[in-house]
Order: sequence, then C-alpha cells, then structure tokens
Amino acid sequence: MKFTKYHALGNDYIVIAPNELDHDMTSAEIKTICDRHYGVGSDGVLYGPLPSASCDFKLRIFNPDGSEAEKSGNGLRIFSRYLWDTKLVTHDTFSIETKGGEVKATVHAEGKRVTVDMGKVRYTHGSDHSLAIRKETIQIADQTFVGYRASVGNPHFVIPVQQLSADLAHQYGPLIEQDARFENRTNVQFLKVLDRHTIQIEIWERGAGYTLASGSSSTAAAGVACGLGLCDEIISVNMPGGEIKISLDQDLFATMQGAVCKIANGELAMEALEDYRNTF
Ligand SMILES: N[C@@H](CCC[C@H](N)C(=O)O)C(=O)O
Repeated sequence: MKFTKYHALGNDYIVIAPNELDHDMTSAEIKTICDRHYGVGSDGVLYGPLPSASCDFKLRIFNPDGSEAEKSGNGLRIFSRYLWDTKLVTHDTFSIETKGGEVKATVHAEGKRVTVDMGKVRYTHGSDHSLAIRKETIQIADQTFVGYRASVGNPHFVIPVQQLSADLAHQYGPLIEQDARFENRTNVQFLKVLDRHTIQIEIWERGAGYTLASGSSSTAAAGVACGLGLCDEIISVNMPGGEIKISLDQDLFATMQGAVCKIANGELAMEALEDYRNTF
C-alpha cells in the first residue's frame, strides 16, 4: 500500500489515497500504521481525496488510536501540500470538506507553506454556537485548573497558565482529555500569553497524546486568548515544533498559516496490517 508522509512543525501525518485499499480503513489498520514500532509511525492518517458534493475534495482524518477527528489544522495543510505535489490541483486555492466543516486552502511556495480558513472559533463543544466565552473550573488529581471550551469543528479545552511546561501536558493532558464532563473527549492546550500578538502553548491531543504542534489547537488557543481580551487579532502561536500564524476577524473567523515538509514516499507491506502482534 503506497503512502506519503509529511510533517507540519513536527506533527506528522501519513496520507493514504482511498484507491490503495479495496475496503474502508479499519480502526485496527489505522492504529498499526500510526504505531511507531509496529507500523510507519505518525500522529494520524489522512484518508483522501474522497469525492465531495460541495467542495473540490473530501478528507477523513484519523487519530493514532483509530478514532476519527472532525478537523485537523496541520492535517489540512499537509493534505493541501499532498494535493499540490500529486498535481491533483492546478490552481493555488481550493476547497476541502471535513467532518468538522468546509475549508478553503491556499498553497504558497510550491506547497511548503499553506494557509487554511479554519472557520469560526466557537466557545462550546455543543450545538449552541452563540455562547460567549465561559470559565470552567476543573479538578484533576491534585490540581484545580480554570479553562475555556473552544471548537473549530473539533473540541478543545484551553487552560491559561503562568508557568508553562511540557510536563503539564504530559501529566494532566490525558486525564483532562478523558474527563467525564467532555462528552466526546477533548484536545487540551496549556496557554501562556507572551504579549498581545504572541502566545505559547503545550498540547495534549485527543486520540494522539503529546504532539509538537497542532493547527486546530493553535486556532482554539488564539481564539480563547482573543476572547479573554488578552490578544489582538493577529497572533503568533509558539509550540515546541515551531510557529503558526493565526488571524481572527471580528466574528472570530480564523485563518491559519504555517509550514509543511515532505518526509517520504513509501510502500507499506500488507503483512504489517495483519494482526502481527498476536502471531508470536
Ligand atoms: N494535529 C491536529 C489535530 C488532530 C485531531 C485531534 N487529535 C482531534 O481528535 O480533534 C491539528 O493540527 O489540528
């Protein structure tokens, strides 16, 4: 099965075209492909392009635990680069349908940089999209955190802190992701505001774990920083893997721009997709 691997600031994805398989990918296959010992290893699988009734292309996004995500900012930039590299697009701007909404993508510099209109940041995980930003106190193990829900199609819980560390994400991220108050689990960001145009985040991704960067997390964190009146509309988001630029308009429609790098074209042996772990 042919695949292409890319990373966006260290957030790595494997792109698989639907015609590489004679069936829909199973969750066990996705888990194996993403496994860093038994598979190729990645923070997720991008399955597409699929036909779309409303957009130029449709994309399905899978987490390494086999669950399906509504949206992925880095995933969308990577998929746009893949469309460019494989010459499936002949112009710079095109539309992509995801489970979490339709987006417009624009490639620059031969796809090495991509801009995606991520849609509106909403301060809820639910269907009431008119909600104002709302503080939530959450008790996790020995700690009390104050955070804010946000969604750009997929759910996020953003926690502003004074002292930011990767340990916070590693230690509390998995517990917050699985907390019963989040009906569909959540992505988690610890946020430090550096100035009115710069924030720094540490990320725990739903279904993936600690990642070096995340586009939807950057968008959600910038939306919360802006909603709290701590930042203006143009925000640089610093993460361990690098920087993403977010622009928000007055209605909180977000545009994200960042880098994409190709790692490899490859061919996965079908043997790896069999339940290899149970055979010895
Ligand atoms: N890395 C992504 C987010 C991927 C999806 C996420 N884990 C979820 O389940 O919502 C990004 O760059 O946005």
